[in-house]
Amino acid sequence: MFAMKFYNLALSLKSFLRSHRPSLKMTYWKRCCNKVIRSVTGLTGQQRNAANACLPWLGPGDLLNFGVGQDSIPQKRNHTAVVRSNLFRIDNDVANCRFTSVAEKGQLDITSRTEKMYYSAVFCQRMKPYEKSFQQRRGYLNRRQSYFLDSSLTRCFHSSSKRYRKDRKHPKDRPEATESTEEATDIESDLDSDDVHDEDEDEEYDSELDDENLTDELYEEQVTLVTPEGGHKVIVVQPNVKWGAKKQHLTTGELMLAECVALVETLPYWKVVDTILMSTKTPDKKMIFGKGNFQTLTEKIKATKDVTAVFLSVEALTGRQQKEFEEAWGVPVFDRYTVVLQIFKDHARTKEARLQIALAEIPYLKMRISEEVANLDQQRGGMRTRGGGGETFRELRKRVLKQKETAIKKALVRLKKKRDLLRMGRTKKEIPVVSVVGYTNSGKTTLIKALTGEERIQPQDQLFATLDVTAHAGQLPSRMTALYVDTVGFLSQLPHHLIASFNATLEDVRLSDLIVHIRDVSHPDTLNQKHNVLEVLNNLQLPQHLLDNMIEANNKIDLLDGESSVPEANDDTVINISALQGTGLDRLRDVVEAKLFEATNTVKTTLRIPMAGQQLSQLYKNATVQGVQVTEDAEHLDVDVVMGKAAFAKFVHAFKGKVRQL
Ligand SMILES: Nc1nc2c(ncn2[C@@H]2O[C@H](COP(=O)(O)OP(=O)(O)OP(=O)(O)O)[C@@H](O)[C@H]2O)c(=O)[nH]1
Ligand SMILES: [Mg+2]
Repeated sequence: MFAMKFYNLALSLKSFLRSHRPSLKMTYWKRCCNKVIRSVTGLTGQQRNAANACLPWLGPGDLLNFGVGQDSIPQKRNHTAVVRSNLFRIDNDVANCRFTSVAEKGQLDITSRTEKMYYSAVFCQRMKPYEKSFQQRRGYLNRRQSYFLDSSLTRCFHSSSKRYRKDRKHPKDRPEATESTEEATDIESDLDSDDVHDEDEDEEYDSELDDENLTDELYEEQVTLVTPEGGHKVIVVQPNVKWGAKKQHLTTGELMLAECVALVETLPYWKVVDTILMSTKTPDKKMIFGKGNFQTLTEKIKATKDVTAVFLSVEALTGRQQKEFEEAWGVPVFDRYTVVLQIFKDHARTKEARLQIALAEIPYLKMRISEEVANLDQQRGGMRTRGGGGETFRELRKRVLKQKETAIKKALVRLKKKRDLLRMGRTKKEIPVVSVVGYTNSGKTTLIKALTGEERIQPQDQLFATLDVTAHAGQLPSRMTALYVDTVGFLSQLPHHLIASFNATLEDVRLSDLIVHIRDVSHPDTLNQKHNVLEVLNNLQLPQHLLDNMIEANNKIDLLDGESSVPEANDDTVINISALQGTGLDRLRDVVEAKLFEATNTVKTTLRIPMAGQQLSQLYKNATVQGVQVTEDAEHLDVDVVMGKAAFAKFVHAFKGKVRQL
């Protein structure tokens, strides 16, 4: 009787807590859970990682199951009888976050004697611990483990947050009395309906994409570089290929090293304590350097005081490579991909940029997954070994990543639709679009600020200051308006998919009428930078006419000493400018306008029309009228106009004999 009362009380409490789930931002929620996981003593590193990996799917009231692999448990006397499942419930009381063990009598206490055990997997479930007997639960999990995991992890993007939100939205529609039955059928309906109602879910899910929380969930940080208190003190290692096919001809090891230093220093609280340029003939081999050089490198790193990390300047390390380097050097090792991704994360402001970054992480995570969880798979879950079957943890994580990828892409498509609408609006109004592209820190934002006079734009002496593609209106010499699009800068030696994930925003470049490639000609590595930008632009599959018409703006000429170092310019495609000081901008505007006219089939001309008649009103309707003068005979008007070629031809045809082009 007492137990029954207690049980009902617990249920109402639970339902109350659920319906009042704090509207936490995911990051805060994760931080709290992280705290909890750290506070559970006796967890192995692997187990902690696995628990962390599951955080996005956990909510108050959920159970965390540390499945124990029986076959991997050391066969010690008191370990053999271990019950294979340890359930932990996450408390709703986030402020005093802790996991409450709901382990039943006879189960091993996870906090005390589990150090030697290996945990194969962690997953959350929505199962009431006291509703069914332990045996039943276990049987249930065995039978449908894979499906169960499937449905519970699918919620990561579909129902987890949605369900909670639903609960919050309609607390009254869900009488507490029915909570228990509803809960009991919850899993069943999850299992049975997830597939059937996929489309419904998608629709519902779609409608939620604007939700800030969901963006947070999709953006949840996965490749995070934890900065220790007081910041990272980094040694930068640049492999230097001096001979062979891999040698970079347009740059030098020293210049590449300097760029790495700039990258590291872009991150707040990161400092470079030493730089090492190390020769290698085999940059593609597993250990990147030859044995002797590797040994020297290791000695140097170990001899440097207070080092907390090494930045090894290669595109991307495999998990195994990273592990081996870390073991040899005793500190975390980062590659270009991770460092740039971290900079992106620090600088991204808009939802779209954040989603794109989350998308950029996925291939990297996929690459790492096999190695990371191979061990967990080997140890296998206890339930699995007792006939549960189903997928391995690796497969599971892969699938979850795939689902996440799809969800992000969907979210991006929705954002792209909005972008398309804006673009259509611009096209309707016939506003020409000029994309400003270039290597990072070359002065794109400064140029746009100078051309548009927009005060809000803030250029910064920083790599990847701009991550959100924005458009700004500026006037051309003919007083026509053009939109200048500020874009994400390029960088050499970045994995393709990192740039590709910005494809949605680079779409604006693809669909623009003209590209201005801005170069920092004061930079010692300017040639290599140009080469890189052109290579990426070529890979973006831009229409040929855009590439042919591209204007090259040699920026920062004010920093060059002496006339002789100023690069050669021509009137048509290469223009020397200083965006900061305004030098050469009038010329640039003229060329931009001429090219835009060409690209958009526009004519700029003067027409003589009769003073009396509808011609002037027609011109105001169909063209940009720039000036009107009365002729000497006081019977005609000379009108300066800018208009589309088609509209021009139509106008001339309609008023044949009455208008004359001067
Ligand atoms: N001396 C000089 N400095 C310039 C010129 N143009 C830009 N800069 C400086 O270069 C730095 C980078 O300028 P940004 O306009 O932010 O460069 P960006 O290409 O937009 O850089 P990201 O957005 O980070 O890729 C800033 O400190 C600018 O003040 C120039 O013509 N002369
Ligand atoms: Mg910028």
